[in-house]
Amino acid sequence: MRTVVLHEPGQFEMRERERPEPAADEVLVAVRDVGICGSDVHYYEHGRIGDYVVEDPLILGHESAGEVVAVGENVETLAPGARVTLEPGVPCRQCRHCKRGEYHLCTDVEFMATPPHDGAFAEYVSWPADFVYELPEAVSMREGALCEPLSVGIHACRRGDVGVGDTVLVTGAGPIGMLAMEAARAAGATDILVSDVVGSKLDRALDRGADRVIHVTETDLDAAVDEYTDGVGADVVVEASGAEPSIESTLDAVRRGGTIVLVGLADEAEVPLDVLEIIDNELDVHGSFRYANTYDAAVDLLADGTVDVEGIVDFTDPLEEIDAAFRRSMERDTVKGMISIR
Ligand SMILES: NC(=O)c1ccc[n+]([C@@H]2O[C@H](COP(=O)([O-])OP(=O)(O)OC[C@H]3O[C@@H](n4cnc5c(N)ncnc54)[C@H](O)[C@@H]3O)[C@@H](O)[C@H]2O)c1
Ligand SMILES: C[C@@H](O)[C@H](N)C(=O)O
Repeated sequence: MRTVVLHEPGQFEMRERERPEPAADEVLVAVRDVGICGSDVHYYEHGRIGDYVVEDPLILGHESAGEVVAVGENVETLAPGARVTLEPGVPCRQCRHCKRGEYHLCTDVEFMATPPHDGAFAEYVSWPADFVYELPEAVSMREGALCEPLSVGIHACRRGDVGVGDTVLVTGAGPIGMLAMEAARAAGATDILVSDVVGSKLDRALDRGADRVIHVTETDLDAAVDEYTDGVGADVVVEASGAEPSIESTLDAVRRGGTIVLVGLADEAEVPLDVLEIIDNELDVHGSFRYANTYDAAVDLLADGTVDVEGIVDFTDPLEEIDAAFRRSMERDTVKGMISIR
């Protein structure tokens, strides 16, 4: 089968590999659409993310959808021909976290495209059937692939307990911020504010239904949120930029008694946050790490048209043009690039 491996930072190579055979509990999927995530681009540029280092040639890509072409002998839930999306993190299913249902916190999770585990920029992937979800007719393969970043947005909104009538500020209008916005609206938020430093992304957020956008290099975030909320602040802030000034600003933008959800990964592990402000204002500050139990919800939200994911896609390139696609993904204005494997 055709694959693309990252063998050195900035260098992809098309490689033929043996087509996998599905194990008893797996399905073999002919991959069709794969989103390019910021973490893929980071591995491409730097060959590592923190302690995860690309030591052997690695297949990137973890936002994927395709068609089942064969099933292992124990699989009864899926059959060849099913159009599916693949949840990329497979946990141990045995540990305390897995048993509590918070399987995203399993320390033995094998996550696609995280060294040493290969991802989905390949013609075929064999994957455990219980982490493969069938797509109804109404959901395209491209949308199916984007269940992954949508899941990050859904999980963040669940962590923030976003509810009916809430005012939510999303900081960062990249794919995660855009899809957190979709998830917040689906959860009942009536007012959604979005901040960024790139005007074109804010225009896109506005087109996609943001009630107010804030260009933080031109406008003071705190003042803009105060003006919109009559000095109260946002009920929930979903921090989806990873930019240190933005993380710091969440404390001023949230209302007293409100909730901050930290999704964006800062370059530095330590970001100064005023703990007295957190205590005095009784703020809930939650981390949000990947997701669990979101794929069924993501597929349903797409099937009934409650959320739109296709609108964040800027371009789709064939597997053979992955180099150019990654370079385009690094441009400031790009929100989401995708790879098609046909
Ligand atoms: N916690 C998780 O499970 C998880 C999962 C996926 C991604 N992430 C992280 O979430 C963040 C967002 O992911 P993404 O793929 O959308 O990244 P992205 O880089 O495409 O988007 C980040 C956006 O933040 C904007 N930004 C930069 N500085 C800002 C500021 N001061 N205020 C507001 N916006 C600012 C950028 O212009 C960009 O549009 C990244 O840090 C990523 O690593 C976390
Ligand atoms: C969750 C996923 O999208 C993220 N890039 C990660 O590797 O954790």
